[in-house]
Amino acid sequence: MGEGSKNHGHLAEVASLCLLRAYLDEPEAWYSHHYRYAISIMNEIVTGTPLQKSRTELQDLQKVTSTFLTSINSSFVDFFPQLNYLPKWFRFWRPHWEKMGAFHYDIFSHWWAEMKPLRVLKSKPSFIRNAFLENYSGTEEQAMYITMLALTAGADNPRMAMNAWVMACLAYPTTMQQAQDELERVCGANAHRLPSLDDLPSLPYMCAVVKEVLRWRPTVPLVPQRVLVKDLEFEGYRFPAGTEFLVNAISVCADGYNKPAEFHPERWLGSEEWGAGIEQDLWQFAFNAGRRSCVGYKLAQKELFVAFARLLYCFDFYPPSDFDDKELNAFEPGEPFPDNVEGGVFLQVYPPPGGEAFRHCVGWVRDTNGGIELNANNSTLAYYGYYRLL
Ligand code: HEM
Repeated sequence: MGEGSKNHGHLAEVASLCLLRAYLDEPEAWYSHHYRYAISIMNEIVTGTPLQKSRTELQDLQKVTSTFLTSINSSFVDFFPQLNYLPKWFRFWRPHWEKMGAFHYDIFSHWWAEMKPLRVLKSKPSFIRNAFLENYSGTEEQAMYITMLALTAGADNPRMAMNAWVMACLAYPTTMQQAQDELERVCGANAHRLPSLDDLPSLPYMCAVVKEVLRWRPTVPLVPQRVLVKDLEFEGYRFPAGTEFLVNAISVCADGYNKPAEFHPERWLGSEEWGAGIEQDLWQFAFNAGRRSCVGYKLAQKELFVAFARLLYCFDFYPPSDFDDKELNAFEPGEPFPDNVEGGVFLQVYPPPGGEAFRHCVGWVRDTNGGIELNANNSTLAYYGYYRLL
């Protein structure tokens, strides 16, 4: 992803300050803060500039991703591609897909308009500058699609993982209490300082929480198919060239785990009870495996670590009513747990009792990082201009 990604840990730490403030100011919109967090990190990597987008603009972009993902294999034409050779007037399904394509194009063009001037040598190093400055032989439109796909690929999965983590916080309070205890042992019991990536080696339980969230609710349930280029014999079965394989991440992330439906970070820490440690040092299958597996797997786990550790250090999470932890609306930009009970379940986020200490904590980070503005009195109006990476 270019030079911007080398600095990814720092970007995540800075973006997390805005995440904390957003949780404090607008707890009811907690899920939309997740997307802003993830995309502001990716935006900085891709463009080298801070994110300056309104909530509506972010929701539109998220809608592009969700309509794209939910459209895969949703039309009979995907299974009978010969239908595409029928006369255009006969293809009654086209207007629907043309409308969607036009919507995606409009949103991408809107973002691209601000990005494309960054393809000059004097810009800050970024994915755009590195990929399209020299020796680029594609079209302008292709550059736009490549850039926007990089941006969205790296933002939506972390957003979904963060929503799943909140679900885990509600469903497994005792487990999260253990993670909070660990955070307090390392960073102080009264919001002395925020956890950071430097603390990673001292926070094994928190790291295990990240791994377990990705295993418990894999965000890419069916990984894009692979096609055999030559015949294969495997464990007594013969597969001819051309066979397509689809990885079912839900099943791979459950097989071999004790009580796979339950959330137990201990499995990643060598616990006999929850998996005998066999998972340790094994690949995290939520990112799939092989040459085309997720390129952002390290960045993703770091940014999730920062977000989970800091949120958990500063907030407690409570569901106002009963809920079903399997009902997670992954794709819509709105509240992700709306279908649980009639009337919807809305999460209540409470800062821990030492609220003043928390404010002090955020202030402490401002001082040490220098130049990061976190105005305690910012109003909702100032919100959009304010939540950016400085
Ligand atoms: C929770 C976070 C994430 C999860 C669960 C996730 C998962 C995945 C999965 C399952 C794939 C498909 C791999 C395959 O086909 O074998 C993928 C592809 C990809 N991911 Fe991620 N991802 C995450 C975060 C990120 C981030 C932060 C970035 C960017 C820095 C990123 C960039 C990409 C790219 C570029 C591809 C396409 C790779 C290729 O086709 O060669 N992902 N991701």
